[in-house]
Amino acid sequence: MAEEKLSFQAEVARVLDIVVHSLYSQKEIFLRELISNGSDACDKLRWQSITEPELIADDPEFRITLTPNKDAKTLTVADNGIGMNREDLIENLGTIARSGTGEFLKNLTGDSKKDISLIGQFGVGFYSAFMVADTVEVITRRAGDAHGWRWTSDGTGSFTVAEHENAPRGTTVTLHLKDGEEEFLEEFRLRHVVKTYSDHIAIPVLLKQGDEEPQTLNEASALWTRPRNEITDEQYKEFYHHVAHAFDEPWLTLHYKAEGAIEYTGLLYIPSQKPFDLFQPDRKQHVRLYVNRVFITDDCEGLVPAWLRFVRGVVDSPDLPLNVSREMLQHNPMLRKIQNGLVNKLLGELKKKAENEPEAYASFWETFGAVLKEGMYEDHERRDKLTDLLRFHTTHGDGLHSFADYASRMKEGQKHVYYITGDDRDAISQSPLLEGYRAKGVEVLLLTDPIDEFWVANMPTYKEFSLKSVAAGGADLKDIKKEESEDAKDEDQKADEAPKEDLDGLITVLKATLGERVKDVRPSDRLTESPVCLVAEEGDMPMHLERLLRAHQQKDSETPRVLEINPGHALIKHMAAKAKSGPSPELEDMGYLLLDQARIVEGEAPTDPVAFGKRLAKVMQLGVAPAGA
Ligand SMILES: Nc1ncnc2c1ncn2[C@@H]1O[C@H](COP(=O)(O)OP(=O)(O)OP(=O)(O)O)[C@@H](O)[C@H]1O
Repeated sequence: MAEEKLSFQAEVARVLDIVVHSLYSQKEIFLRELISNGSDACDKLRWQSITEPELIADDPEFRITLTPNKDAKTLTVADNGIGMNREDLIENLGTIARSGTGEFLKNLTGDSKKDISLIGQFGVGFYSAFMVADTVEVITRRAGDAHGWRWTSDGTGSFTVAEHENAPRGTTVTLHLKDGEEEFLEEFRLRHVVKTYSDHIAIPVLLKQGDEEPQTLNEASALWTRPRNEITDEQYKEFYHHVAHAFDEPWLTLHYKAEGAIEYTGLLYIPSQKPFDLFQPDRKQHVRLYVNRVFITDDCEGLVPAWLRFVRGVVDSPDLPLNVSREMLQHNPMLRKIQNGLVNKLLGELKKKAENEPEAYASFWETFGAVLKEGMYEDHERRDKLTDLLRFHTTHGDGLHSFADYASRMKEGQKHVYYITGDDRDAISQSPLLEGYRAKGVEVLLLTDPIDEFWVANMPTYKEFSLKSVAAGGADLKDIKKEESEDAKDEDQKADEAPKEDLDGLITVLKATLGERVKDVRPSDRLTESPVCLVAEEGDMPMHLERLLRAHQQKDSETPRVLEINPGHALIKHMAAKAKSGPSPELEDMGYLLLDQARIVEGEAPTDPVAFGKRLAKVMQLGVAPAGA
């Protein structure tokens, strides 16, 4: 087949450009990326060869070979792994099929410092070769295929693909080094880079120079199989970078061997930075599964639950069958046991961190708390353990607080754990809905992750206290005891409220005016400063949840809410006095404005923005008009 010239997908061209320009200070990572790809390719073939041994019969020893050629100024990275056919080549080295790429690109700022950390989360892979090479050639043959393929590109928008005679099994990547990158032809440099980044991948990395016998550069000992006391922090970190395709420091490294009903070794990491695809809808887990050092899959659904999908690393068990399909594996009861063990171990470690190193735990929480909370909704069995790990921002000052902290500060007579939900912490912490709670010194949890609406609805109680939204039903503040001095104030306030009959009159007018736009109008005991607020009737969908669903086009109608009015507010008192003479156009305008004001504070638009504008102008005009005008 003649050589074809194809264009990179637009996203690839952008990633290439960014990688080449912003990662240059760490350019040697290209070698780690290519070695990692070679190692993955060997892992894949090793697994496939269990059922199809003929695939590797002619060359059973997996390896990655680096060949520098000073005359040609090329560095070759060759593996004898699974290889690629024509479709694989075009798909893998011409597009970026990973979900979330578009999102990732949108987040890039053009400021290379910030972008480096984002790229680190994204994983640059193969394209990093263009940092040091002006042309890259890939010769590859898929195990079992008769024909090989040649791919070339200078990394500027297009690549070529052509059939290639006599390609060896696996993939050979030849980098035509740019001027000034000759250091990557030197033995000491290659040795150093391999030692630093790829010492403990399970496949040997060889250096082949001229006619000399190849030398092995790495330990090639599958790090997780070695005793913990023989492994340094640096080695753990290097291995994390390899398995996670990450650049950050691991926040937690957990290496242990489980023995008993099922035997397995886990080398697990929690990153310190959010991986770029953390909130992709597929919620894929990323721990790699090995059976006796044979890589099985990095996409094993039942291994780690979705709410721990930020965990990276390796699990290796001799107790799992080698020769089953990945799909069958997912239903294997042993796998379920491993999952149980992993989850318990991870939760145990998180608990220790939370108790002994609260500051470090807080940084974990800010990064992954929103994901861990999904477990509160999905894993009922573990809800109690997870409950102790939850942290919140609350109205009780800065920092993060646990349920136990909250409980220790509850007021006499308080029967609920109160919370408010919304998108933005600053906005909800100023919500009028909190006024009455603040006045009585009652703490309220400020919940701003979308998942919060779901788990709180699923968690009826913390100890004997039920969870209650401050935006739903009555405020239940009457039973909570105030500080002594506050009691007197309370009495004063009562005396200062609109008389009951006047208030009833106003409520009648407001109900008649607003009709079905509201579910009810009633006096509030939760407001101290604002004239009005909206709350959900007990049992109705929470207002913030409804907004979330509407934003995702999962709901189109709006549930009418209860308008609460503050009998102690001057505006309400004047309106109540005016209502004694029955309905009037001014009172009706004000009624609409009150509802719209409450909606705006909630983050909603006025019911009818044009009418809102007109009414507001009219009322403002009254305020500035000379007396008698
Ligand atoms: N040496 C190789 N042998 C076989 N397939 C390869 C090889 N190198 C790359 N590939 C294929 O190309 C794909 C893209 O590689 P690339 O390194 O860009 O990303 P990745 O390894 O999937 O992820 P990451 O960006 O996290 O490294 C790989 O997923 C793999 O399918």
